[in-house]
Amino acid sequence: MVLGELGGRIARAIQQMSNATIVDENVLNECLREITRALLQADVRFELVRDMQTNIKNVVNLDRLAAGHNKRNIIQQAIFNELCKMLDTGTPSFTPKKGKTSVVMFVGLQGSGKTTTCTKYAHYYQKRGWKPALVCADTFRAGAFDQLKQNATKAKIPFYGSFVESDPVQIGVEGVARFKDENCDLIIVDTSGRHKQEAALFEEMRQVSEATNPDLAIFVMDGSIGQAAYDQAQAFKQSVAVGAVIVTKMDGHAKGGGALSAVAATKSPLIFIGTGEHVHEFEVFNVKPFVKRLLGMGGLSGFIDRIQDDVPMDQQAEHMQKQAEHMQKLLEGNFTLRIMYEQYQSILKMGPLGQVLSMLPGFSAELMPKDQEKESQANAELMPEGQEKESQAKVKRCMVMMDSMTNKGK
Ligand SMILES: Nc1nc2c(ncn2[C@@H]2O[C@H](COP(=O)(O)OP(=O)(O)OP(=O)(O)O)[C@@H](O)[C@H]2O)c(=O)[nH]1
Repeated sequence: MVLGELGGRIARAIQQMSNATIVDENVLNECLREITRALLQADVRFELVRDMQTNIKNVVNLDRLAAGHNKRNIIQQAIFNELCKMLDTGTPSFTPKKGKTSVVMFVGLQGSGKTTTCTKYAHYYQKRGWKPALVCADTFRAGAFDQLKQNATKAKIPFYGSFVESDPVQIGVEGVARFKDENCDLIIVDTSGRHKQEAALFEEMRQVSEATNPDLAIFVMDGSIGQAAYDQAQAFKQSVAVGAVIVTKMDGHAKGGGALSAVAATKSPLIFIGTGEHVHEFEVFNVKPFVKRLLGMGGLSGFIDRIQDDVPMDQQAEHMQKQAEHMQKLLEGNFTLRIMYEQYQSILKMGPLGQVLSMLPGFSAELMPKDQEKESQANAELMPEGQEKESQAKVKRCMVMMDSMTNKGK
């Protein structure tokens, strides 16, 4: 189940509850049951879902709500708050300061998207006036050096790495020292991918961290990894001081549950999400707007961020001025074909239309073109039959446990 589908199911459960003539215990339970099922099928850990259900039931006490209270709104708000709580650790991440050198180290499993994300992260800050630099301390994967060098060159970001040196600690130390001398204010160290069973590689990561002394270690996680996310994230956290999480491949078939689990395991905030292979397919993560978008109640912050990314800094003021003029003309009833053409062109520059639209209020996964929807269904059907049955059985077992808890509470 992809993330949009999870949001759609939760939104539908809330809608059904809202449509009920009378909102009573049965209607509330049915709504929570559907949300529980959707979250479990999206690979969210049982413990997190159980706590969420308990918290909502504690907040929404239908018997004690005086007449006149809008029960629907209270339930909706409680669900929204709990979804936010799952993604919000309450601890802000370290944020680099412009003009003051910060070292940020990227860690994660093989293929999670570290190298791609390092460049996206550097590009994001470069667009906002920072002077970033990239260090390739991944000596394990043969292509990592070329990949990061190519990405860095394309984005015009200074790069340090070595074809011949095999010690990532030495490369890390040299790269950080070089860019400190060059007054770069954001030095990003890419490391090799590793798995928690690979003790030697974990030790190597710890040494790179000790030697480069990063201000922030970011755990990069593939959004489609599912239940395994929790244990892996925890293992990384135990070896280096992970201070933030970036979840990649949220454009693909990410179920979303893994993201929630990584946040819970590292107790570190999710700061960005990767939404594609290209450098601009990267979004700042803000809990409330994200949950709103998930539920089809989009906000404008991601949209505005995207404008900042796609319009060069020196042209942003002019761009805003032009937008204001267009808006004025629209209000005066002078909206011409030329204005419409210019607006359309500027939206297209921001990437695929579906992605841009999904940032706007009122856009829901339900509006996704049918062929994309079919593609996501087709991919779900590609899951081996054995695995699918096993996953359904797991959800069923969790649902039975959850039901028995609900009945006990009655
Ligand atoms: N669709 C999509 N693909 C992504 C995203 N981020 C990374 N990728 C792709 O994922 C693959 C692996 O990315 P890398 O950046 O090489 O991963 P890595 O973690 O550095 O890999 P190792 O160094 O082997 O551990 C590449 O094909 C990337 O293009 C994303 O947000 N969306």
